[in-house]
Amino acid sequence: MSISLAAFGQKDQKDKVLIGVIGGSGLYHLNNLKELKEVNPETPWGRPSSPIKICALPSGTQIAFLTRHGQGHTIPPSSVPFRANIAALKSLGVKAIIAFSAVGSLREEIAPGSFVLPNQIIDRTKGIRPSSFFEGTSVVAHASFGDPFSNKLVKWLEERVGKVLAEKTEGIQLFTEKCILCMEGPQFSTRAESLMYRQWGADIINMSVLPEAKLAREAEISYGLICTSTDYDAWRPHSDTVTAAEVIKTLHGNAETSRVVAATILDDLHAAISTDAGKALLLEEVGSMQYSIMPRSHKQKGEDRKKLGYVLPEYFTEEDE
Ligand SMILES: CSC[C@H]1O[C@H](OP(=O)(O)O)[C@H](O)[C@@H]1O
Ligand SMILES: Nc1ncnc2[nH]cnc12
Repeated sequence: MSISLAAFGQKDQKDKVLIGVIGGSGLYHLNNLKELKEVNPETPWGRPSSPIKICALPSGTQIAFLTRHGQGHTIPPSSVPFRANIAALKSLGVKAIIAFSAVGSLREEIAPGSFVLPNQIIDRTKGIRPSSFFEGTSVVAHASFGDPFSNKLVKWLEERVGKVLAEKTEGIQLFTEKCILCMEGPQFSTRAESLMYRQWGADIINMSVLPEAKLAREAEISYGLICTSTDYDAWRPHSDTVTAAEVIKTLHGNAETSRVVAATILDDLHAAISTDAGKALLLEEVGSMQYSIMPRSHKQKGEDRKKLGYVLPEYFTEEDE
């Protein structure tokens, strides 16, 4: 006898899009999942990098997939519409984002092809990327960012991603608790910079984790980054420095593995965050902006509060008007 999920009141939960996946360089689709439809929300910060694909996991659970640099990789890191991307995902109901990124390695042991789950970030962007939903409004907020990734989600991922790599690949290694440095680009680093970043304690380098992680935090969305290493940047004294061609060589294989990882772990993640215990554990950002927003004053403009209501409806409601 087949029992419908609706009979258990679960249909709604299954049809909700709770997980967003952001694909980085090389990861432009999840074609191992069934694509159901595309949506392209117009947010107060414009439209996302590309239409968002709503895909079904093997169980039928829906997730949202967004490619960071656009289909055809037409958007450089400094011009990614990060605010529109995070706002669009939030508008779909997304509570947790698993983002993928192609990174350079600043450590010998993190060989190209390795996976890395960072837990810290050093910011070397140049202040030219809008990095807060509150920027340009009359409302001020200071989100906590000491732990820039969602620690419990990252711990949860460590176990699952490690298992997938061990069971489904020929020995691809996973490195955890690493520090990622985000540079502005689009040019790669000089040898001197690459050596300096190693001294600072950075283990890997990319151009796109910021402000993505900051905006996810402001939107109270749990955020974890799965990195795939493509090159050794510019710090090795007897090696050539990184080129785009070198990065592109490893992108394809890394993207294939990333698709397997996504298809294997996301059903479990959806199931986990659909329970009260899982919510408490994995959605630790919910409610975190409550004490980050400066108290309401008559100087805050109604139109700004309405705009912020798109991404934080919990704090900026219609009744505000
Ligand atoms: C193509 S090399 C530099 C480019 O690759 C990384 O992109 P993503 O993080 O979106 O995978 C890096 O951050 C740069 O944007
Ligand atoms: N060496 C590098 N520097 C910055 N971003 C990267 N993405 C991939 N490799 C990179």
